[in-house]
Amino acid sequence: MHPLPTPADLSTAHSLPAATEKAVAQHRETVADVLAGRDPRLLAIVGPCSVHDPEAALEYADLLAPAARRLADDLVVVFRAYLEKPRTVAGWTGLLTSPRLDGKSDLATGLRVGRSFLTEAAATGLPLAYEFVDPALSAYVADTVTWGAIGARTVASQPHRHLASWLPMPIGMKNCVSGRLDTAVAAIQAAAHQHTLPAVSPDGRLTMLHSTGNPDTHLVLRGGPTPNYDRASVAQARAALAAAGLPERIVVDASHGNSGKDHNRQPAVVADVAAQISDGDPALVGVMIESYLADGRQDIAADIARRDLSVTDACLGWSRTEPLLESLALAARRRRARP
Ligand SMILES: O=C[C@H](O)[C@H](O)COP(=O)(O)O
Ligand SMILES: C=C(OP(=O)(O)O)C(=O)O
Repeated sequence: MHPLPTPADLSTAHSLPAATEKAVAQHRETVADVLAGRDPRLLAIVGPCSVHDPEAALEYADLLAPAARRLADDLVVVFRAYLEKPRTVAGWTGLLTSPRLDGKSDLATGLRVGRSFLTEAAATGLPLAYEFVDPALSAYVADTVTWGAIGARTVASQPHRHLASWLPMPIGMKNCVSGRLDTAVAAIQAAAHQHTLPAVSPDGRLTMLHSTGNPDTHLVLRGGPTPNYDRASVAQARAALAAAGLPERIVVDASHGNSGKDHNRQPAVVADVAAQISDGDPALVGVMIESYLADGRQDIAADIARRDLSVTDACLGWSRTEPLLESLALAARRRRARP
């Protein structure tokens, strides 16, 4: 047994400045406004599949932030700052748990390095996206996060649904790896309810929480064995949400099952979704792109990895990402201009 620092220890050592805390609260409201249709812009959740080199990921954020400001009339750009990775079977589980990429777990270091990264990333002014993989670790990171995801491998899990009912930010529920939508639809319903759940308190004690239910959950279409970003799939997803009495709001993930994990296919997915948005589909509230400094991916070899290349799923390089953001901004503008 190795005792870990408490969430309070780490949020004291790596605190969010008051101005950043305020900005996170504002970003959460903005995203909720986009989801509710009160803000006509489009969410663009963009960034690496995983952060393995914090300095390099901050360099990426330094490219993304000016583009986000330039396109802010049409897009709400959110930076994927993912520090935990769910694995289909086994593999590197992310910076938070295994910060040295050496196959060994070192949560004490990972929590410190990860928290430090998140506070710096939040200070760039970009809203942060984060997948909550281990509910026990959420207390260390949640205050920095604007948009959360419950992933395709955990969306059926009751602890994750209950966590989502308590987290104070909009949460995207991904369809299952199998492509099924009903589990994500049930997750959205479950997270809207009040629950009692065990959680780690700031002082590190296991505590019972009473959640009020999260009104800002929504569906993320990430494909399965076949893609589900096309018009027919989006219509089917809208119908499933409507049949469950849920608001029709959908984020499309251009990566994962929608690109067959081939980053070169992400531009075609984005082009298709941009056309649907230009044609006025109001349910399409956002798009996710896996993007990093360089194009492609690498295996971690002998604990060494290129800093600018993804060590998990292949990403689109920055130079191929910026034009996609432009095209999404244009689509949002066209939708807004429709009578
Ligand atoms: O997003 C990244 C991966 O798709 C996810 O972590 C699963 O990866 P795996 O199937 O290689 O384990
Ligand atoms: C693991 C991810 O996605 P999914 O849950 O859709 O596989 C991810 O977005 O990093």
